Amino acid sequence: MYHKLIASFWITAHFDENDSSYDWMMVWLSKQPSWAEAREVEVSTRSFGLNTAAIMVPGEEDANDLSLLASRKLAYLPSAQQSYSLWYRNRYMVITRVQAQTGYYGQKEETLQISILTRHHRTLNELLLEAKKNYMAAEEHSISIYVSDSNNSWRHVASRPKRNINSIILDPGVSELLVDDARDFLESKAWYGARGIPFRRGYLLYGAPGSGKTSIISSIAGELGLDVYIVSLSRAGLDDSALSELISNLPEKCIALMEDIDAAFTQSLNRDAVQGPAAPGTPADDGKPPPPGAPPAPSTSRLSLSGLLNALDGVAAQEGRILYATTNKYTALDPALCRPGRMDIHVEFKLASKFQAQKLFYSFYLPAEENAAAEQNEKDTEKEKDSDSGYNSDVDVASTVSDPHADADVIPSEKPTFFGTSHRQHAPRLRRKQVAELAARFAEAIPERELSMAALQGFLMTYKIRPYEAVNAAKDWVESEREARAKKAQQQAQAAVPAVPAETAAAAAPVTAVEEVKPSS
Ligand SMILES: Nc1ncnc2c1ncn2[C@@H]1O[C@H](COP(=O)(O)OP(=O)(O)OP(=O)(O)O)[C@@H](O)[C@H]1O
Repeated sequence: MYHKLIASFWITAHFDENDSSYDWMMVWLSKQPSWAEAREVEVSTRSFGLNTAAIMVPGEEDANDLSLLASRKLAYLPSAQQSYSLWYRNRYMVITRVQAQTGYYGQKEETLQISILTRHHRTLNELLLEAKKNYMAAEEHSISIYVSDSNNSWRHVASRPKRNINSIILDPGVSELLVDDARDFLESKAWYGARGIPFRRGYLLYGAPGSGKTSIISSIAGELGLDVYIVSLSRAGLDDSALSELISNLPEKCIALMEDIDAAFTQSLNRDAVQGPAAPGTPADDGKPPPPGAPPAPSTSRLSLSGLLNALDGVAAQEGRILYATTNKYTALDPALCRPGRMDIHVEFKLASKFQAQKLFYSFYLPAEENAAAEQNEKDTEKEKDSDSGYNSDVDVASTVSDPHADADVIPSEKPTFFGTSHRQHAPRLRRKQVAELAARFAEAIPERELSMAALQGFLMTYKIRPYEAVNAAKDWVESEREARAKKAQQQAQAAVPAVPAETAAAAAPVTAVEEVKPSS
């Protein structure tokens, strides 16, 4: 009776460590000034999904030592051993971290418990909103990535910096089409509702590897301020009901991403897949992880195509979600999966065009932000003569890099051996006109639709500070890429020829036929 009476003066909230609200509260707690004075704290480098310096020990941000700033940030957190009290908006609060043993393998699950001495929910509401707002503000320049765990719950695993959509160079109009369509969709809830059409949209991005499919999706997430939920169809133990549960657990307005949707097909996804019992040792078998030393779980999922279709548009499918599926094998997909309603817009991502090569070169040596600054500089220095050797096409970049040992008596003759471009060196400052000229020459050397944008990016990376050399070397590089591709194709053709026993071949096959499949040397 006494305890009941006392309890009636408190409001207690529990935060499960697998839930995002736990992260919000822990970050909020780590920022409370009273922690800097607490007599017993837990020192932690956990970032709670934040990439930024949002949580750090006071003074850490002022450190001049680069290694300190670059390493994981330290935070003081309430220790799991004891309860803490603090004041929040004139209300007394008690904070406890409760750890409970789960399963047989020493795993612990944690809940954070916050009890507020009040009879009304108002203070709790304010606290939750404040913690959530602070967390979101720290995430303003990032996108949150969620993946599913073996309990089919979504877990925040990372925050990635937003990528400027202009840095992804696609054929004219493609980025705009994707962003505008998704934005328009998000604003059309009433339109869908009035017509009784399920409020969800699917995009199928298909085509060449390394052409920017994944990059554009994360950029769109940043543009629209949506979180990304990665649905891994080939996850061990994923079956139809688990997928349906996952999809129905998606929040309203989010991006669900299914990468390489064809890979699920080649493993086990087909309409007739029979739901068999779980293979022993798979996490889904008994809900517990396998004991140490157990053989690795088979990687095949137990998903059927009808299970996937139901999850996408069945009653459980979440409203307001945007689905992006990517594939390199468009023709391998079942038409039922690709039909409007499931995948409303199909966009092909092709190998790089000359137009893309030119734009990539331009953005590589004069990205958008620098472009604006360059424009201003050029206006300022319009009357100046071109005396700056950095602007000359035959500039020796290596000689423009200052050598700290230039005055030393004995300079070792051996140079360090490395491959790649050192970040200590800088590209010569080029004018926009010069970059444009070089970009046009570069595009001339790049064949239409033969190489991926990722390959072009990789090539330019090796000439990070040598734009002129990049242009001069482009033709030879294209040739070497062609040769490498031809060699690979030859090897693949060789591997595809089934081994014929010698005597069978001699008896049955005409000599010319055997020769035909022989690779030409
Ligand atoms: N169109 C592009 N514009 C700028 N950079 C690009 C473009 N396409 C690819 N890249 C670069 O190439 C790399 C790989 O790109 P990304 O992963 O987006 O390709 P993808 O089409 O999803 O490839 P895959 O089909 O193999 O998953 C990234 O670093 C990205 O910056």
